[in-house]
Amino acid sequence: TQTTRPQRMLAAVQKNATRGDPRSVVKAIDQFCRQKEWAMNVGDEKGCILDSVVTEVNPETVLELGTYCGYSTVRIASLLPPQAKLITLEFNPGNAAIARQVIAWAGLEDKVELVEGASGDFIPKMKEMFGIKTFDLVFLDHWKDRYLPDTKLMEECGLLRKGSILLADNVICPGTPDYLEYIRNSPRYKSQFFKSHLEYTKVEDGLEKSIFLG
Ligand SMILES: O=C(NCCNC(=O)c1cc(-c2ccc(F)cc2)cc(O)c1O)c1cc(O)ncn1
Ligand SMILES: [Mg+2]
Repeated sequence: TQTTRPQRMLAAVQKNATRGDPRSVVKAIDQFCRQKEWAMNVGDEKGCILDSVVTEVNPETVLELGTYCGYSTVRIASLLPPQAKLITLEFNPGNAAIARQVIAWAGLEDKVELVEGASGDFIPKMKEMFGIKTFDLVFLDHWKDRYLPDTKLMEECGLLRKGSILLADNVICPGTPDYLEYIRNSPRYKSQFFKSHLEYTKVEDGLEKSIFLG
């Protein structure tokens, strides 16, 4: 029977990456996506911007919306301080199953809590489920039409504090026009655009970094 692309990506990680070495897992996925099959990981170019934001924020609590196969989960978790926690939400059970194995191969399972389900259902439960007060960093990389409603939901649930950072992938391609319009015009955020390219291509894309002002 036919394997899925995430399953083929995991096989490439298990074949080419060293257990417990997050950078080798990232490299193996990027090689797979460049040489074999395109996949919607944030990729190496935007990944470097992600790394620099994570390093700058040095967050204790991170929320990732849209795990996919765990590529950005591994990039982020590998840069976190010892007691920090990353909660990542994935809707698609098949993707979640692969992501768990990719995260485990990187040896980062102790820093990561992968939750299967819809972001809209879980965001209101974050406090009671994980004892999270607020998130220092949120990486938005799930359904593009969920960026805005979920940001408003995080505001309403008190999950953002003065200085919380939102980093959004794909604000140009596929694009998140309603989110950009809101976040760039809201007096409650200060935003900055990082021009880049769609993963593994020359197509224009970028990341939007926004600071919640409270
Ligand atoms: O998270 C869920 N899907 C992946 C979201 N991510 C994307 O859609 C995504 C797409 C692209 C992309 C860009 C150009 C192109 F031609 C095709 C795809 C790139 C990216 O970097 C993404 O991140 C999801 C699934 C589901 O069933 N229910 C709830 N959420
Ligand atoms: Mg993306």
